[in-house]
Amino acid sequence: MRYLSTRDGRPEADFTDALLNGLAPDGGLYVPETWPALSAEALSGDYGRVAREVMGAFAGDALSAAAIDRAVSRLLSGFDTPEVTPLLRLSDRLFLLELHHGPTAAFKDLAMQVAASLTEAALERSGERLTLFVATSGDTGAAAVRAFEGMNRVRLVVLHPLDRVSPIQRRQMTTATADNVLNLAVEGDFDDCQRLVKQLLAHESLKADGRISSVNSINWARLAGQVPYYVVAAEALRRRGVEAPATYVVPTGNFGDAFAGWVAARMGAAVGGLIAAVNRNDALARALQTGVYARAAANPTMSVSMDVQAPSNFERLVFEAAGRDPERTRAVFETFTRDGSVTLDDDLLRRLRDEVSAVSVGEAETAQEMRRTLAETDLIVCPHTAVALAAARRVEAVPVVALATAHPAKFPEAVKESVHREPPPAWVLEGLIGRPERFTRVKPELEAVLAVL
Ligand SMILES: N[C@@H](CCOP(=O)(O)O)C(=O)O
Repeated sequence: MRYLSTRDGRPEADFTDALLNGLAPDGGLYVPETWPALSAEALSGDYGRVAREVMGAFAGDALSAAAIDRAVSRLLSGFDTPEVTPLLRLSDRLFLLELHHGPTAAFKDLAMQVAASLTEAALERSGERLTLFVATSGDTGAAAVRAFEGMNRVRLVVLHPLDRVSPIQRRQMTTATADNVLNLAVEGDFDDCQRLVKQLLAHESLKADGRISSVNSINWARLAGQVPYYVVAAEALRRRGVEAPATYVVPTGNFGDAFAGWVAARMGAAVGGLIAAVNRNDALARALQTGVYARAAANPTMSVSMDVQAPSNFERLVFEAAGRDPERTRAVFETFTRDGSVTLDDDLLRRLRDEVSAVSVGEAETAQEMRRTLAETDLIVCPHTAVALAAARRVEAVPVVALATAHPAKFPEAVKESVHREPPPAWVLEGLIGRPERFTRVKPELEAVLAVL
């Protein structure tokens, strides 16, 4: 399998290049040259079967089957349920896909555990060391710390926005004791952190010092690892006699999760539609409604992990909707980076709308949804999941699957404020309070980050 950049049509990379570069050299995002089709066995298989085939197809001959096996086994051993991603029925038409049964209680574990194991395999083979940067609005950083801490060949640098992640999310990152983890608290928002990661990846003298990459979902391996749960959910629905392909409502920040659903459909999974559910950080929803993709300052919300105004993976969708035209894609994102705003042409906008729609949910509606879900189903959900459930209630699709992306225990303050109850405990979060924290506060400027590095 070869990979090309969304800003350059030439298939010049293999899976390990995409994995160890993170971002393509021209600033574009890697995408596979073709979309592989899953076998009938995988489409009806369990999580391990699906994950092996998905990752094997994307790795091609760049990594051994044994390396893929090890990565998937590592993933499965960290989950507290054999189903890995259980599907709950909330009503006749509405289902909830729980993705938070892993070691950091968020969906990020599903891809991060695999990506870490594959990174280790690739580095062992090449004999290299790697500095990995990751920007986080809460969940990705915690998953990355858990997956990469103590890994010999990797130095992990995590950038989170100061005071804009939940206290539990922060502690998941900052209580790490491994020497290979550096936490930076950036005086800005998630979009600042992500901009800094992209600037670091493009920095010539850093690149000259050694390999650098990112484990944000700009990294193809991260995105690929999020495909299997759509395949498994589609089969779980079929086994329950639900034949119509479901519409998936995805709590959306960086748009990686929603794009993984798009990929799952391309690979043969029964996905009837995709709805990106966003909070009041709604640049994506406004782009799809008005045709103007415009940056805005992030508004703090209780669904902190979705406080993103410049979702990186939108570029992959634009590339596909533009007929895989790298020139058109480059023009859109260079304009957006330069001017902070770009107008999508009518043809592109129509094609984007054919692929995905977006619904924006405000704070009051999110809190109301948490109360409604508790009253109707006895479930306490996290604010991100509530955004998806509220969006799912606004659409008429049947069946509809909302993704439960994080455990409510990661957000006790928001839960208590909304439903006046404590969230149920999550054993993976026990013992965080009271442990010493380590992080360095930095200005949202490249020079400031370089000085700390
Ligand atoms: N919502 C994320 C932001 C980073 O997204 P990713 O898709 O790059 O992992 C978070 O919780 O950090």
